[in-house]
Amino acid sequence: MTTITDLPEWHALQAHSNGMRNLHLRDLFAQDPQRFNQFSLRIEDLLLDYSKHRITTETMTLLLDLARAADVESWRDRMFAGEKINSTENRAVLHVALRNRVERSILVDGTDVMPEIAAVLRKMRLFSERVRSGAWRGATGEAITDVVNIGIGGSDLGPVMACEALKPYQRPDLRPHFVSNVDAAHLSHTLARLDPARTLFIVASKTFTTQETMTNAASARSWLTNALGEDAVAKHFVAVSTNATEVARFGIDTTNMFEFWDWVGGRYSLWSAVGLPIVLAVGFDHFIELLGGAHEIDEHFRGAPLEQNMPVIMGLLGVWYRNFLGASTLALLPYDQHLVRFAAYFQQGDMESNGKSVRRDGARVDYDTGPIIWGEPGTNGQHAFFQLLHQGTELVPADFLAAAESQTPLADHHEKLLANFLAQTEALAFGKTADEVRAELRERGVTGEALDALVPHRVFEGNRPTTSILYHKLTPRRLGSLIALYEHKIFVQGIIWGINSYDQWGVELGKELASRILPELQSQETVTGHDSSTSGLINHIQHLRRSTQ
Ligand SMILES: O=P(O)(O)OC[C@H]1O[C@](O)(CO)[C@@H](O)[C@@H]1O
Repeated sequence: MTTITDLPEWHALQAHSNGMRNLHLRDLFAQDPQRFNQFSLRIEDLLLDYSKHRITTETMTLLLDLARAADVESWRDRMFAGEKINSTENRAVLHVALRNRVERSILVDGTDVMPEIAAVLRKMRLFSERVRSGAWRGATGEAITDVVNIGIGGSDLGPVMACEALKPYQRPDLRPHFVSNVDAAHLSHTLARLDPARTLFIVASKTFTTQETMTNAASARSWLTNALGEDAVAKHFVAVSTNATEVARFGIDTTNMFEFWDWVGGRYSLWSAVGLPIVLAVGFDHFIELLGGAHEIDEHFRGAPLEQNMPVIMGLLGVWYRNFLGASTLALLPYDQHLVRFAAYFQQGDMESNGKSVRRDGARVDYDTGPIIWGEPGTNGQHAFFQLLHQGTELVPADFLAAAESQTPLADHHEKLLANFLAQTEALAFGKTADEVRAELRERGVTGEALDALVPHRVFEGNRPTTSILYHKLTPRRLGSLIALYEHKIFVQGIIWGINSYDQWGVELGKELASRILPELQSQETVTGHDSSTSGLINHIQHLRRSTQ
């Protein structure tokens, strides 16, 4: 079976990368005053500047050749057409259908999914209008002031991230909360501040079997019924799931269930009923704008030629660093406090999608796949880990995201934020040479041995690659576009690496072992059935618990 590394396009990139390793961004910019224009793309106010990357026109040509050789375009079309490209689960991959804002049918097994999507959206609208207007009353007749979403992974991170991002669109009298960790601290601290009579729970779980979510949901249910009685559940619990049977078994009336479908991957589900907390927090119209922004990128991804296709370019740059220049991580650095959970969201989005070492055909890959995704908002990161980005030994490509205008303007905060974003990308690219350091130190009166000793420590090699993603304001629409950009970037990379980006078997083993270990922790018996470390840890936990009784 041919693998991507057998292709002449791959070999051409390998040969090319040898010549590129020593080329410095300083030289690339000096040679070409048009570099910014050449290596940037725009969609309305959204700008992708990829000129500060270690690339030439030849690099991009070779990367685009690789994308063509990997059939990125035909795979993309297969995804949009509802083909079951998630082969190990025999499922279509249709988060794009959830935000399909034009009259276009999308078929799964010969049935158009658009009417079902419209029906659930209608249900979300009606429900959210009732809650937001105060027409929906709790068991004691009070209006809802607090919404607690109980979910984990894809049933948590998207709504968490989007609610943070869209805080300026929220009302102070209807507050979203999120409980995900099975650690009781998460639920207890959240509920401690809430009044059961004015609290609505959304239990969000695609499968409705996830241990953490079902445990938190059961404890939340007890908290509510202890205060208001069993009958209160109908007015205070709704579910978001694909599994009506389990929802009913839990005791939630399925008329209070918002459905989604197996062709929506958990980490791609914020566009579905999983987005209900977003709708409640910012209103249905803003949610529709979020979908609209994503749809705009979907249309761009489907239609733009590869060389002008933002997610394609982003995906290819990732492949360039991962497979040809040896980078193992990608930092997501929003200079936008509203995107405080953006990196966490795409840790799941990217790492659960492309953290695979087996190709679609079952063969092991002989090349690197998904990078480690991490990051924090600027400027906080500057005072924490940027030292390593500037002077460490690791090559860390980084994406900087920033809004030209703040949603929360205050004095000159935003100019300072932007000045830091621009300064960091400039410093990372161009650095500071030994000559420049010498001149600077001399000017400050440092000379002789003291100067020589300091110079190497104060040199910035530069040549550290960054992408800048700039937009006017972080509106619901722009947030939708940003998320969709990264989703399609992940798709492009998955296709090039020949892996299935839409399953997640790697999370199963831990779940299985946890269910075996749970009864062992609950019993008093000495445990011997594991390796000596795991058995030793279990027994030591038991010992510690006994000794503090
Ligand atoms: O929505 P569910 O079924 O509770 O699953 C939650 C999360 O768990 C995972 O299956 C991983 O364990 C994710 O893919 C998913 O987003």
